[in-house]
Amino acid sequence: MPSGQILLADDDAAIRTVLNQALSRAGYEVRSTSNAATLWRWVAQGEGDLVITDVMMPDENAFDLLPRIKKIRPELPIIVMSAQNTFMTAIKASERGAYEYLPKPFDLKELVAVVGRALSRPRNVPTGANPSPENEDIPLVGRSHAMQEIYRALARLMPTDLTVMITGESGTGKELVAKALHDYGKRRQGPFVAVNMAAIPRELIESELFGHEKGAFTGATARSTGRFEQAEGGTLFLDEIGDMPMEAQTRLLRVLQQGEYTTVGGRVPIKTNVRIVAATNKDLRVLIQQGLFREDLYFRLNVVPLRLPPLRERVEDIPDLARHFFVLVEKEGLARKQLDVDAMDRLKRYRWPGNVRELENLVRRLAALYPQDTITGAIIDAELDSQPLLPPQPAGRASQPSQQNSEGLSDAVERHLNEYFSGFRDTLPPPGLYHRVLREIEGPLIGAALAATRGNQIRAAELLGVNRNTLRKKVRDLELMVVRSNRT
Ligand SMILES: Nc1ncnc2c1ncn2[C@@H]1O[C@H](COP(=O)(O)OP(=O)(O)OP(=O)(O)O)[C@@H](O)[C@H]1O
Repeated sequence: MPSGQILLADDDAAIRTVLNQALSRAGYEVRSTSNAATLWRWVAQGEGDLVITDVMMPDENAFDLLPRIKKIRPELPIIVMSAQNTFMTAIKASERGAYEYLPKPFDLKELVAVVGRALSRPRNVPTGANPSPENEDIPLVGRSHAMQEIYRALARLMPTDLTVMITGESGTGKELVAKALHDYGKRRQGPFVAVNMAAIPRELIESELFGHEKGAFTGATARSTGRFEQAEGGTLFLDEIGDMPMEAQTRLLRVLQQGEYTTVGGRVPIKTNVRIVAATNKDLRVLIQQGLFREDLYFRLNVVPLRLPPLRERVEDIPDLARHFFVLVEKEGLARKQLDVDAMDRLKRYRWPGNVRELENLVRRLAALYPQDTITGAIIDAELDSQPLLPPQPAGRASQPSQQNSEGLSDAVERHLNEYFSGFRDTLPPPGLYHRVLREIEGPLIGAALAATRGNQIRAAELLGVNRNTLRKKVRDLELMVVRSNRT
């Protein structure tokens, strides 16, 4: 049975109750509080082996508290939970030294697993904080489950120099993710150099990457530096890596193995200090079978695979992305537009073969070509006329479930209940279970509905199918905190 004392801070009473029970069942001792001041007092008194904290607390934002905790107790692992769920939340959590970031709502089983991992890691390894970058642009938009997973992976990768392989259809944001890895990673002071293998004539790729000596081939009238040299101390992004010719692959493999290379026509080995991020929209395993890609190179590059899902698998990101692109085009001098409900429905049912890039281009076209402020479904139909739309989604279901969250709600509930019962081993839980379970699920369910509707109680009541006054009363009784966001 695992052991250890956990300090839990969240101003949401329902969340405290649920986490308290799950962690106690897993064998931990839990102390919980609704505010940052108490958490800080406990930490300063030397209590607790691990901290779990929400970001937004009534008296202080946990991101301000984290550096102070890290200063006095650098080895204390901190798990941060947040309902904000943006790329910057994940990055900030990582920069301020959090051990792990969990976007709300999360699976209790996952939380218990993360706690177990945090407590079993070697004690003398501080989970050091990174200085915050100056640049606070939010380059990645989207709060779907699939993007949350990407943000968490990126946050974990920030303090490392690991080679990353990004896969995904064209236009899913592979280059943007590579850039985010660089901009928020430890090489951000160095250069970011992107090379697209498909855009360079095959016979010139080796010289482009590694440089060439004067006279190395016909037309090489002077020595030329390669992309490796230009990316020294920074990140080299190798886009469309599946299009790299075999000879260049062999040279690249040598660099990855030995940390040095020679220019085309050169003899002297040049040491290199470059972080490689590669991307492809092809299935490299198929290319390996066809003899077009070296398997040993694949394994060297695929140290951390990141898969960017196509836009049709995360249609709930479309409203945020569309808004983001309208803001961008406004900065370019084009008019910002609204999309009416019908237009949004069409966008969500479109297949998006060109993914986010296609959406960006559509927004630019809409902003440039249509004088009206509100874009209707008919306009979208006219713009997207060549592609059939997907069938409408049943009400209340924003998107096709992605692979990761395809588990049905009843399966998840059943799993939790089984866990709950098995926690009692040979005995039974205390009587009154029916009402207790319904009470326990009420808080998180209402909390999730409010989070999904960004604190809009009217929409949350509709989503839940309850009367607005009933919802208001429940929010009061359960002491739920409603955070309203203007972005709807
Ligand atoms: N999550 C996102 N948030 C905001 N903008 C995005 C996002 N994903 C992609 N974009 C934008 O969409 C466009 C295409 O993205 P990007 O070039 O990174 O895709 P890609 O997968 O590298 O495409 P390709 O495989 O064709 O090279 C870019 O303008 C990028 O800024």
